[in-house]
Amino acid sequence: MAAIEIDGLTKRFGDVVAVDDLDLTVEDGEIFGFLGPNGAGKSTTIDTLLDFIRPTDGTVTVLGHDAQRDGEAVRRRTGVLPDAYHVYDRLTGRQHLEFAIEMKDADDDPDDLLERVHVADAADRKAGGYSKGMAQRLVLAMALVGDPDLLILDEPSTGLDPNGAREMREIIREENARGTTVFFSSHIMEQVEAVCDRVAIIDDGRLVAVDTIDGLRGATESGETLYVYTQTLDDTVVSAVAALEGVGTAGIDDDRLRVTVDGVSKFAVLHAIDADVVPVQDFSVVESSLEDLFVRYTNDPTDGEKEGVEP
Ligand SMILES: Nc1ncnc2c1ncn2[C@@H]1O[C@H](COP(=O)(O)OP(=O)(O)OP(=O)(O)O)[C@@H](O)[C@H]1O
Repeated sequence: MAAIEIDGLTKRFGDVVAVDDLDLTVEDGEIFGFLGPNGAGKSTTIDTLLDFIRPTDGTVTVLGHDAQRDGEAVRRRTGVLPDAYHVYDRLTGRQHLEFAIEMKDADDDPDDLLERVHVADAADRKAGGYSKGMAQRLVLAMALVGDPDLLILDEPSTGLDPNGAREMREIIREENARGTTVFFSSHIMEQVEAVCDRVAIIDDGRLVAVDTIDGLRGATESGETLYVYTQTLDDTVVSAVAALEGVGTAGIDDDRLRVTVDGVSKFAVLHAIDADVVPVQDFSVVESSLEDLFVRYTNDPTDGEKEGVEP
């Protein structure tokens, strides 16, 4: 049974289509990354999983329960680390957990949970003195109360320093190894790269890709991006270059032509641009990062309105 099954999900807020006919399956036991730029529809999708908002159309099944008919069953078996969370400055870490355990009528050991999120040393300190990473991990521990089958993490690495983000990834892996499915949203490719089995990329409410990271990389390019300085550069040039044999994608980036190459040598492509499209003045070759890949998927070069992805 899939952990999450989304079929034809659409959500409109007035004229705004936040989610547009989304189909997505997350298998039991996966660490699944849900990626998209700001405003792509991630939070809206997560809110429908938990029945915090109702779909305009489509169905959502979570852990075998229809999320809209049986939201309470979904929420009982799901732990959530929300995008915006709150800790009580005057309560200790352990008191936070005692409270969460009581609220859920569960019988977890607070110290065991604090251990699992690497906050055991600070169990008796007031949360007001915790670092951002510690406070977030404390909230994660509260989400782990009751041994959920699914963990939903909304932008869990935002605002963390590299050490904090790495610690978060370790904990996510450890919880996954205990059998918990993890659904992890982020607008930063790099953060899901190290930890996710598969990722979905959404943009403007629509699914634009779903695959393993390697699959995403392999499907689009050889791993290198060419930046070409040309005598003139406009949409006509971009279209002509995009149509050349061996060109994966072409676009304008910082007054340069950005080209990804598939299956032929980059020099063959450079030669074809120079001979058939526009004189080449200079070029550079850059190893594509996954961030590039993400930008490419979510930033259609023919769409003049969008200027890229906020970091
Ligand atoms: N309650 C609402 N009323 C009107 N529009 C909304 C509402 N909630 C979301 N939207 C719009 O729906 C779109 C998707 O928003 P959503 O918050 O789901 O994106 P997101 O991918 O989570 O973005 P972020 O990374 O910034 O959190 C945006 O255009 C947003 O302005």
